[in-house]
Amino acid sequence: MSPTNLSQAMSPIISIKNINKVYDSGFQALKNVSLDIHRGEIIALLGPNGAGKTTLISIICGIANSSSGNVCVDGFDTQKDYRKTRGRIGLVPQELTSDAFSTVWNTVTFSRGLFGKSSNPIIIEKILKELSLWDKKDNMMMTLSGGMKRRVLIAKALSHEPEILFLDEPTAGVDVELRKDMWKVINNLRESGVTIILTTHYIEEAEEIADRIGVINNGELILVEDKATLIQKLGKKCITLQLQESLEHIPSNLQQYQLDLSKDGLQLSYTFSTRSESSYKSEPSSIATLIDELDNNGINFNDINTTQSSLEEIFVQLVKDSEKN
Ligand SMILES: Nc1ncnc2c1ncn2[C@@H]1O[C@H](COP(=O)(O)OP(=O)(O)OP(=O)(O)O)[C@@H](O)[C@H]1O
Repeated sequence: MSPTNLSQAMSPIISIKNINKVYDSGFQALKNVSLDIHRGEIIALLGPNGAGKTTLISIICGIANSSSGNVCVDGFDTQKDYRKTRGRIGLVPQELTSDAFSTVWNTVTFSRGLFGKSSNPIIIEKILKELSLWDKKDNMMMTLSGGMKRRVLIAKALSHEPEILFLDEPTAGVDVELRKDMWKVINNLRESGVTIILTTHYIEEAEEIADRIGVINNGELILVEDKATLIQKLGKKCITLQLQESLEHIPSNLQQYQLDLSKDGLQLSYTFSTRSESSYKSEPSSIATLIDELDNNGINFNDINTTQSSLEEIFVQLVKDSEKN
């Protein structure tokens, strides 16, 4: 790779700097948002209704203007070089707008033409095959199931061969099986080198497919973090011991531990943080010490089970904390 290509590969594909958006009503929907999106990653934007996710996506796509700040896509400014930046982006909207009487093939081919790209049946065939739509290519849109229509929306967004794909709530209202199917489609796209930005209300979706998570609340990007680091940094672990005999109360010499006893006295839970600055005891050695101390107190257990807080619990806490500040 030449030094120029190398620096291009290393530079963010989208660079968002100090974006503010004040609507004509005077409402500030985005507050000083800055974010770099790396080539080839899947980043999920999470946030409650009205947080500002769609506003941010619209600004990145150049569909809406920001009040201040700027966005560069592949080095080009989205406002000054709109055609260049928009051509690099595919946008999959939330709503299932369908060209009812058009065939799948014609719908996708037409979308490519909208970007001024010459017709290319080989590309359209490749996209339809990748999205398992090939056998439906001659079907009219109105005859497709909701899930298939969603795939066509993705095919349309990919028809002009964009490097970046925005998916706004890609699996809203679809059943579990189809959701998992869509995750596979999204992962395959990433493997083919497409950078993916998705918004979702399903935390489980972000947990399953994203490399990084951004959390937006009240127009502010309150956190951007590698998914694994986020769970590691903010998560708590809980060890539950199934006791051999019911315990009436937690012995006073074990007060230093964050222990909870179940009502029937048969389950003892120990919650600790995976981050070091927490008020909970965090050293792994404390678990060994706790087990020794339980033994000294004549408390025996016959099973042990460990759980880690989910991204959902972390997300709810983050939004709550940001409301307080
Ligand atoms: N044209 C507009 N004029 C005034 N306010 C607007 C306009 N469009 C959006 N808003 C407000 O800006 C805020 C952010 O809206 P946005 O659609 O970006 O949120 P969102 O995070 O995408 O929400 P959802 O998850 O419900 O799709 C909301 O409070 C919304 O009411």
